[in-house]
Amino acid sequence: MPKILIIEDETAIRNVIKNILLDEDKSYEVEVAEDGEEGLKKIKEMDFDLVISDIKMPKKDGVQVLTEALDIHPDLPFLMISGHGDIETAVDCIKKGAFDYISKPPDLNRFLSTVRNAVDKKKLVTKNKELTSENKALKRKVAKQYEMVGQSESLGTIREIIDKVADTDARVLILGPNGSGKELVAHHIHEKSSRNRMPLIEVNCAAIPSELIESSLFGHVKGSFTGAHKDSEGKFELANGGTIFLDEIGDMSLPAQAKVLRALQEGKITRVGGDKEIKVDVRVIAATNKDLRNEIAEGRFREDLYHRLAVIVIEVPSLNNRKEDIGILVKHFVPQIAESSGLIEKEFSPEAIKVLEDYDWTGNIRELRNIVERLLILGGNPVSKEDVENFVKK
Ligand SMILES: Nc1ncnc2c1ncn2[C@@H]1O[C@H](COP(=O)(O)OP(=O)(O)OP(=O)(O)O)[C@@H](O)[C@H]1O
Repeated sequence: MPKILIIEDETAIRNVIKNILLDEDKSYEVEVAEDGEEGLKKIKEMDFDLVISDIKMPKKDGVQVLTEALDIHPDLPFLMISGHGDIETAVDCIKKGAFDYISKPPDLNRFLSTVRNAVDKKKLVTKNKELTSENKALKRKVAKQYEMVGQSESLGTIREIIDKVADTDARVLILGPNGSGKELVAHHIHEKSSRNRMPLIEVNCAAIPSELIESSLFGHVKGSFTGAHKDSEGKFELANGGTIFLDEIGDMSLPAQAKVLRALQEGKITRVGGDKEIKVDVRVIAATNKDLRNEIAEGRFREDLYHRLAVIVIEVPSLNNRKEDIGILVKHFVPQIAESSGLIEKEFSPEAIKVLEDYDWTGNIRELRNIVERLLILGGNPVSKEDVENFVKK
């Protein structure tokens, strides 16, 4: 319900404007003020979507009201009413931030359309602000989710490499066992790069059947195979300007590797069934838990592709090789899991942490996170050594 304030010292004009507005739209809620001082008081007390203000008025003139009001509500639209002789002042008001002005006597059509535009603009500005703050909150949440926690030396080295490579376009190959944090590293590289306004597109190469991988990566044109009902963009095109993360690259079939190699060599892709070459500007980060040297020796991975991908190699160590991070990781996961699963936060006793440090973490950090969740559900508060021994069977 748009709320409009009319500040006008002439009773007749004030009433005419009020009636015009109410006739135009029953949802308008109209307040009036007889002079600038009363108007400003109302602006301080209430939220308006539009102020329609005369310029020449007793006590405080329209210019003063505008200036003081915009100090408090910079987005509040002002529609100035100018009489003979103050057109220049009206123009000056626009420079000072007024939305528009109309001359007395107002032309009905122009007046109403200006009011509608001003109210719509206010709505858009408010919506935009809401979206911006929602977006910021979401970004904070996502950033929290992708926080990289740990004080081990190896993690320190990884952080240093990330800082050095992030803002280059160098391809990065991330190696490490399952659940050790390779995807997290890829996110950090993308987020710290100037490509971060564009998407990071993730492709799990192991999860896509080999007959679909080409169309998934490079797209297809309508009719190129059964089921291709319309033209479709592939992941490389979707990542244009941003980063593509080829996870589990060691599981990609040899024919698919050949196509990826061509895309990397030429910076161009062709959709399946198409003949047009499409230029793409994509930074490539790949990851695998496989020993690629061994895969090459066994003939399952192309050496030329390896060299294209492995400009920078980041090796993420297993959790067993950085057990000093376990306590910090547990502290980090407790509030995160409590919030997402609706559980209460619990402390872990130092003895409980000690037992966790003695375990063999074959599933790495992902496994630790699951165990923390299990202990938040099943353990006491604080989570004790016995809880760990009872609920974490190795
Ligand atoms: N240093 C860290 N700090 C906080 N959380 C981490 C850290 N490393 C990994 N994690 C978390 O552990 C889980 C597994 O990490 P991630 O998915 O990055 O591992 P991965 O090596 O890519 O696994 P996979 O090889 O199975 O794809 C995720 O929930 C991730 O957020």
